[in-house]
Amino acid sequence: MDLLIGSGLAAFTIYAAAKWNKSDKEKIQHTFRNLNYKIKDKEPKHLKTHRTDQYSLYTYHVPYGLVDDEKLQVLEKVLDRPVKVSFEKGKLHIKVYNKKLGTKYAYDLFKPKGKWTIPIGMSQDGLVYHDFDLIPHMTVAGATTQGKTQFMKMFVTHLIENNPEGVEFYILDLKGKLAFNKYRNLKQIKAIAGNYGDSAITLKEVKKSIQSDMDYLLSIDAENAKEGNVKTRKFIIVDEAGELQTDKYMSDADKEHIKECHRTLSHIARVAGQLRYSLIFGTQYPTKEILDPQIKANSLAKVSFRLSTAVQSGVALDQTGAETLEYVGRAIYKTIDEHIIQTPFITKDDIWERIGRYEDVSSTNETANQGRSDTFTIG
Ligand SMILES: Nc1ncnc2c1ncn2[C@@H]1O[C@H](COP(=O)(O)OP(=O)(O)OP(=O)(O)O)[C@@H](O)[C@H]1O
Repeated sequence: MDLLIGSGLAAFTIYAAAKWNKSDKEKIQHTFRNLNYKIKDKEPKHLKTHRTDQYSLYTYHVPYGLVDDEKLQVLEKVLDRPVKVSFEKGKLHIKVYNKKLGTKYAYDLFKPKGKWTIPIGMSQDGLVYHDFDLIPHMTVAGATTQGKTQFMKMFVTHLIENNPEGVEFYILDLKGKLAFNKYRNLKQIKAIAGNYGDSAITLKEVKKSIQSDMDYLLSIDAENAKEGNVKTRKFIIVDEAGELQTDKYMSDADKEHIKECHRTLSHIARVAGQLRYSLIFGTQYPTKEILDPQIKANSLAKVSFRLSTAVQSGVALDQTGAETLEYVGRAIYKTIDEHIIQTPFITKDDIWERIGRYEDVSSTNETANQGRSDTFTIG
């Protein structure tokens, strides 16, 4: 009943404020009153307003015991603009942005920044980047067609373009190799596996390489890849981890391959970040079974595009919100901080203009790959 009255009041507040020709400051104060956001008769008191080209920041004194509250999220609808509510140093801050975040930002807006840094997207507060040297592993969730694969292609392109001699990719493209097939002849792509057997072989090679890097670092008394001056970073990308599930119709061999894949992916997440290996774990079905707890615990960067339910959002991000994202390419990027972003948009043509020159024409498919000494053969 309380909930019904609460939601009725919130709806009324939004309706009344939309009809009402008052300043944002007045609308906020009335919203406090209508939502009963106060202690006894003490309401938050406006302290100051700071305006920039992008936003107005309203700061309030609040009575002791009152902190930011989820119900203040209605302000976004009341003011019909993006709003960020925070509570810092005993004060309530309400940031009202002048404009809504756009639905498309071209990739070339994002200038390169360092070898292992990729653009993540445009937020209300400007460009957001991710540095794999600071946080090596990332999970990427999102329902189909919400922009997950194009995001992965964008950052593969960025890393190749900006560090062509130092980056390597090992891709488990478990939707039948369709998404990354065109990338197979790029010299930085060391393997693309499209089935369970190939995936297990690919990961076995990665595991061997981790062991040999560890042995090397031990031999020179270095604690990590940075100290040991290791120049290469290896990215292991799983596009559709949901496919790495066993079922009763599978052959025993496939079941064993899948188990092996899980063991190695978990190993990479636990031990290889400091050795300059990055696991990018993508799925459209973030459930507890698919998002392995070890991988989740070690992936301190989480990106989520729109998901079907709040429960999935909880698994992907440890919070709700991904289920309400409204646009393709819109995502929540969460590390210690959290940003709502529009991921960079890049066309296929642009991708190939930027990295097509790295195609090794002598190897046009896996068979031809056998001739490449730096690539192990799968399939
Ligand atoms: N950052 C973006 N900004 C604007 N539009 C985008 C963006 N990313 C993707 N799109 C649009 O959405 C379409 C679907 O994107 P994409 O193929 O990456 O979806 P997906 O979530 O990876 O799907 P799947 O999981 O099935 O592979 C693209 O063809 C493109 O038109």
